[in-house]
Amino acid sequence: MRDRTEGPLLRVEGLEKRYGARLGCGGVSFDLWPGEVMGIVGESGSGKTTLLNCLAGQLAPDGGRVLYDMGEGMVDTVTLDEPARRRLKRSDWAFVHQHAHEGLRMNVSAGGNVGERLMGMGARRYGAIRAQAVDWLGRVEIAADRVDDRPSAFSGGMRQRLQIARNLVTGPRLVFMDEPTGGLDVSVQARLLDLLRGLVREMGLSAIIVTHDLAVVRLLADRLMVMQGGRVVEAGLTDQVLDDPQHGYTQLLVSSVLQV
Ligand SMILES: Nc1ncnc2c1ncn2[C@@H]1O[C@H](COP(=O)(O)OP(=O)(O)OP(=O)(O)O)[C@@H](O)[C@H]1O
Repeated sequence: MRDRTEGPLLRVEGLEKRYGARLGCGGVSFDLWPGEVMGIVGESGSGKTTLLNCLAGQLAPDGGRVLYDMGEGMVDTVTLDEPARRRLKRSDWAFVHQHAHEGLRMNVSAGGNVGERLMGMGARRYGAIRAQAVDWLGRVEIAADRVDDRPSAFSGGMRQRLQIARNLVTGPRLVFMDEPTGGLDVSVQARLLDLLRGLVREMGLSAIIVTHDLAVVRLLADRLMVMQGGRVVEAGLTDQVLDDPQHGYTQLLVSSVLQV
């Protein structure tokens, strides 16, 4: 859980992204504390993905700052030079895509997919890399005898678990997730959520999770931001926001789920 004796891991100030005249996201400010999971919810087009991509350094914002604690104070990742940002993405940060194929190399074996992240961090000993890859496959419930199979031979749920292993093997501190359970069968989703929850807790990960599924945030997120039209309309502790929504839009979001 969060440790209030340290400072925030991430501090976002007045983040804004426009697509021409259209607002992608705007006026977004929040702190993320070590070990904390933040959920971002909202309907399609509300700006969740835009915000996540700006936070994760995938998209250049038009305004605002994304300060990250690199260990020696906060650094603005928006103005960070490209090599330093690349190092950050390879080591401290991870990004889990909704579509596993965007986060995996489909023509490389499962073991290779996991090992590649380790090699990116400087690991060179083949035996140790393979052993760690097999260990991580086990942690995401993929049998060791699948280590040489390519992800194209995996089911959707397995691919997503492999993507998670590839991302977490290097022990990142902050994980960005874009609809991590989107497009999977309900039973597969439940298992994946369970696994994610276990890993997040065990590793003390900080995470920012974008989803339109309130069940996902209910299970994973300590705190929640609700977006509408590119702006955060409500934010707070997950249970508080979902059990007692204050903003009309959040009330609608919560009640529309209850009707299903
Ligand atoms: N590349 C782009 N060019 C122009 N407008 C864009 C682009 N990407 C997003 N937008 C617009 O920015 C707004 C926010 O979109 P965004 O994709 O961030 O929302 P979202 O909440 O992630 O939606 P979804 O859940 O469907 O992915 C929308 O009005 C969208 O049309």
